[in-house]
Amino acid sequence: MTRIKICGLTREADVEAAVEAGADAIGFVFYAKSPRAVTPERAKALARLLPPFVMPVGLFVNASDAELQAGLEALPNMLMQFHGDETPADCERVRRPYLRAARMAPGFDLVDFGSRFSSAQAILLDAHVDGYGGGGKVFDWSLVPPSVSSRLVLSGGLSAANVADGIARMRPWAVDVSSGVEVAFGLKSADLIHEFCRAVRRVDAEPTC
Ligand SMILES: O=C(O)c1ccccc1N[C@@H]1O[C@H](COP(=O)(O)O)[C@@H](O)[C@H]1O
Repeated sequence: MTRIKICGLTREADVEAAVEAGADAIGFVFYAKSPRAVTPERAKALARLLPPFVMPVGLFVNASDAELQAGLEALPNMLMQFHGDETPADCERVRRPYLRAARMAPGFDLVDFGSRFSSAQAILLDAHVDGYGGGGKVFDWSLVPPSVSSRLVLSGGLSAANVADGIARMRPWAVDVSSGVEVAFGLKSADLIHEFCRAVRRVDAEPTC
């Protein structure tokens, strides 16, 4: 079964929609430059709506120690998502389970990246965009070598229209979406969240050959 993360939630109704739709993880953006950013206090309030077994994920981009600490004080049990230029040492210093984003572009060596970040729970594949991520851009999926042994989270421009193809092609551990469940930049839609989750469950139910 493909796990589902819905990222960049800022409103109670969107968290409730994601939980209702069957999301496994909810992402909170702790990156002040993002229009989807939330303060630690706001993330804490939103995370109170999560039932057991739905995991909060905190997205950071080149965060300072103080920013990391403030996020972790608000959500001590969150999974970290490092989406900037963090080194393996930066990620490990936090002493929390983490996802490391790989910014996919021609020439990027995913196998080497995966072995450098072998302490990550998974490598999250995103398109290389200005502003580090959340750009709604699909990367060239043929850049993912079949030999890659890291656990993968597929993201980057996913939507209900293309997520089944991505799953059928890469069989990732999880998929992650932000822009593809929005009606305008930063504005989530409950209908699109449900549609996305249904598309994932539909392809999961299909026999694999
Ligand atoms: O959402 C953001 O604003 C963001 C900012 C900086 C880094 C990452 C960000 N979002 C993450 O990017 C990927 C892909 O998002 P999209 O579906 O293409 O919009 C996803 O992991 C978001 O969580």
